[in-house]
Amino acid sequence: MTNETWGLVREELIKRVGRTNYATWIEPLKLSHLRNGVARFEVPTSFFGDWVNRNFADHIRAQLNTAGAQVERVEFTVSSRPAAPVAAPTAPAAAPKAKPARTAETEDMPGAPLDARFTFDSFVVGKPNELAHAAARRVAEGGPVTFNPLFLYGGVGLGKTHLMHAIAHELQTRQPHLRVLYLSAEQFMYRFVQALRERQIMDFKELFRSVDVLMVDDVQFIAGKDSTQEEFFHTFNALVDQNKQIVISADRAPGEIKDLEDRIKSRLQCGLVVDLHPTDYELRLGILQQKVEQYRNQYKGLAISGGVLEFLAHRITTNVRVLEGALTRLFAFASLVGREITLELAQDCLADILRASDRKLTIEEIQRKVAEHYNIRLSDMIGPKRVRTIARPRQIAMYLAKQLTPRSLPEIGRRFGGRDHTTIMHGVRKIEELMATDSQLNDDLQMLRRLLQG
Ligand SMILES: Nc1ncnc2c1ncn2[C@@H]1O[C@H](COP(=O)(O)OP(=O)(O)OP(=O)(O)O)[C@@H](O)[C@H]1O
Repeated sequence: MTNETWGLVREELIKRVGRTNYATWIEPLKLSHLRNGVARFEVPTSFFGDWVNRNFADHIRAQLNTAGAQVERVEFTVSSRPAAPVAAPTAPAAAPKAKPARTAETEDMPGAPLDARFTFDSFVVGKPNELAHAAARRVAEGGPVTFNPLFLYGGVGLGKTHLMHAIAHELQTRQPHLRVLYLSAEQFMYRFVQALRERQIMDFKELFRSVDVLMVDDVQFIAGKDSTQEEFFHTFNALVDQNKQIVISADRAPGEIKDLEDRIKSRLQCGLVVDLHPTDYELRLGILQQKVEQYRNQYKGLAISGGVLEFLAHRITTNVRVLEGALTRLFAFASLVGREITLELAQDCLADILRASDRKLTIEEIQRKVAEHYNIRLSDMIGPKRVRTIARPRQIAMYLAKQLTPRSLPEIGRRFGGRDHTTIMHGVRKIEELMATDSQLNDDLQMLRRLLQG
């Protein structure tokens, strides 16, 4: 095959698998044989070959055929040449060519590249996520490691994955020599089990310990999975010891992840732990405005009446994914029927989403969640006991009832065992006062809010 043909195949492959996958998994391949319908490539390790075989062999074969090479089978054999060492962080551009992979980056779903839309540019920053965004930016600069790991957590659809992908994209642009490995904890486990089964554990360890930046999404997944935790712990330590950056995400704070070993929890807390708070109205509006800008190109000529975005930002408070989904549906529907997007159209077309978001939080739900959280009886919420271990959670429930429901103080009082509205007011004030100094209380409140608001 001529260099020109391989050049075309390469370009097509970049389009199919994404630039980062290409650089990680395909660029290091050495074509050693192309005869009798077999294309054989040399790979640095058998684990590497196995990964490429599972994820990219079909693409490679298809593209070789398109280029006229008539390939029926693609094979991978381990190169007899010794594997090139990983460049030290202080000598970044020393020998990028010699490394088996310049940028190692995988994706959540096998075969799908990192989401190209998840960049810093497309991430709307507001009060609820400004800290997480700033921390992610800092890591993405790729400077000396200042906190390790960066632990991002928050409820469903609040942008954790988006920020992690943004870090990977940015690092790749700024420092293409770095090996950035992004994967979900589930994928980590899957690869680990596979390596055990196929007796390739050394390759597995080598791959994970030779990256410059490791990003593991949804780490709560490994809770309760003992040997995966063990391996994760060792990988984590090995990378930290080498001063390699680690970024982790989870749906809750390290300390809140049940069935996660204490030594892992404490390791995860060692760096910077930041959370993505539930969105506020301004952030939701900002995200909608940004999406509309994108849609303007896609749906040329489609008009949107004033007030529609404000209406959506006000009514759909669950998570950003739902918000985006609503807007996508609205645009698709409006373009289909050829109508302007008005408030009326939005109400019609999104009736189900609006109804679901409309679910009113009850005082009883708040009492139940708070009681569960502090391990007290629900009956004690409304009962007369005044010991601190019961009175404090009760005041927290009062505070949340005032904050999260439209109920008046006398109404809340009635649901707390017929207490007077001044008692409720006192409880709410007490919590507000404590919030100024008690960080544990603030954490608890944040978590309860998240649990209650979904
Ligand atoms: N601040 C933001 N600006 C722009 N888009 C956002 C923002 N936050 C979230 N999104 C979008 O919302 C969707 C969900 O975000 P993402 O997948 O990152 O959430 P997540 O926190 O990882 O959720 P999960 O817990 O379900 O994995 C994505 O399409 C993402 O682009």
